[in-house]
Amino acid sequence: MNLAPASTAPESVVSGLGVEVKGLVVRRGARRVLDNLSFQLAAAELLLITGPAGCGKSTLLQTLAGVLSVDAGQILVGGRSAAEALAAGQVGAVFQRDSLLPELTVLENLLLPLMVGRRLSRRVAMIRAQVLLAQFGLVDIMHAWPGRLSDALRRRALLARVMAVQPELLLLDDILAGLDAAGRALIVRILSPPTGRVATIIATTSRPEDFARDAGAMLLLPQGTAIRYDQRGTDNGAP
Ligand SMILES: Nc1ncnc2c1ncn2[C@@H]1O[C@H](COP(=O)(O)OP(=O)(O)OP(=O)(O)O)[C@@H](O)[C@H]1O
Repeated sequence: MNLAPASTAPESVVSGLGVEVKGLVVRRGARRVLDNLSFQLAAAELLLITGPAGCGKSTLLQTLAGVLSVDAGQILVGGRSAAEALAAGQVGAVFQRDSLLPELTVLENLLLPLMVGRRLSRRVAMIRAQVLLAQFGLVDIMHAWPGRLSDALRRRALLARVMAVQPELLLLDDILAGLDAAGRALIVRILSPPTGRVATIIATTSRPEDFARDAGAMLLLPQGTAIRYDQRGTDNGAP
């Protein structure tokens, strides 16, 4: 197995994309789930989206990912539409029902997006996968089948898989759900490394307190309305 250091791999410098949402309206069935929502996010910032079940957190992430169309308003990701950013490979997402491929080991789950998605050779993909396994503390379980891992380890491996392709905007739907305190703390540390974040992150959570120290901004989506709060909890204005 090739254990060459990460510096031998061709790495592009990524620092995240700014996101701008203006007057966003998204209906699901008869309901206007997102109702004239506007916010801005700087590159490499972490935005937390929170609110009660059914308020539209996943809807917002799916819309930002470019997989759900908008009924009104505009989303700009690094100056492009959400769908263009997705097509350009700049957006990575982990949704609530996403899972590792059960018939592949953790290592193979990381190699797949690098070789198929990014078209890297197996040798280069292996180098990058080794770096990720070390960063995410997964070296000891790289040959394990996902079904044999704890939820916390599976979430870590899911994050490693999506971050393998170096998305500049990372969308995480309830990534801390079902984890114990140690698992949550670990994932928060991975998302806010001391060396600085290399992607813009928008994460939904029902436990904002786990992230709050690291979040640049928090967006509260009460039922039927959208209000932006900044870091200090100040109301920046309802639509
Ligand atoms: N495919 C769909 N078709 C119609 N309505 C939907 C669909 N998906 C979600 N909804 C409705 O849209 C609203 C927002 O759902 P969404 O999943 O975005 O909320 P959420 O805040 O992420 O909830 P949770 O915290 O439970 O995941 C809910 O009323 C939900 O029932």
